[in-house]
Amino acid sequence: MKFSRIDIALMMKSVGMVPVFYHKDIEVCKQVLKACYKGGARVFEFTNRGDFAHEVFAELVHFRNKELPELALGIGTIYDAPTTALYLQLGADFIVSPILNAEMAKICNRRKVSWSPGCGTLTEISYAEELGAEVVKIFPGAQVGGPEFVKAVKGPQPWSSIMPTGGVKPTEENLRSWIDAGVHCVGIGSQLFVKDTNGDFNLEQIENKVAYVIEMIHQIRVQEVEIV
Ligand SMILES: O=C(O)C(=O)C[C@H](O)[C@H](O)COP(=O)(O)O
Repeated sequence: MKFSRIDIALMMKSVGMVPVFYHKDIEVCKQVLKACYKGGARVFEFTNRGDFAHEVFAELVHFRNKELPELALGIGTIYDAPTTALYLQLGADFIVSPILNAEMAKICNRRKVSWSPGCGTLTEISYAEELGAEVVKIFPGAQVGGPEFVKAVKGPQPWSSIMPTGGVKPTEENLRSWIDAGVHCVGIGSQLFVKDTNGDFNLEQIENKVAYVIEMIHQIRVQEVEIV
């Protein structure tokens, strides 16, 4: 299944969270991907962090195609158009970036692929939308102003769909502050991927954490509707 840019935006919204992960070992990546899927994730961002990240990603796409066809698999930590092209060729469903780069927008628009650039000011968010971004990432989310920043942006720009990534915590209190501020979804990395004392990822705990975050976001949204 190929996901359109609108599918991606809707899936991000309906699930409410995107796990963000990198590991150089493909077997670890497969297990973590599966644990997140079992926990309810339907959009997953692998990050382009190591020298051979593209090789791991290519294998992960094959694994997803065979085992988890309903999961949208995208790539983050992309800084330029050539790297965007490489990952589109490998089958990325969407592109995420810590920065805003107009050349990346052009290539994603031409291929009608979802592109979420990292922004830190209203001017950047607004420019990203002009360039065709449906969901704009704020990065690093907690440090560029946190939920208060999102609330401030949504005042003059209620149409903006914002995904904070970086420093989002999988706790009720933190998730509530982001949801109340009006985010489209959240991206969560390090805090989801717990390890055992021997250094191995604890897949059961990862699955449970993902399920907890998704359920919590849904509950908070329902409560908001009831209050309104
Ligand atoms: O480079 C990107 O495209 C990113 O998304 C950056 C990071 O992977 C996230 O910021 C994770 O942040 P934590 O949840 O604080 O671990």
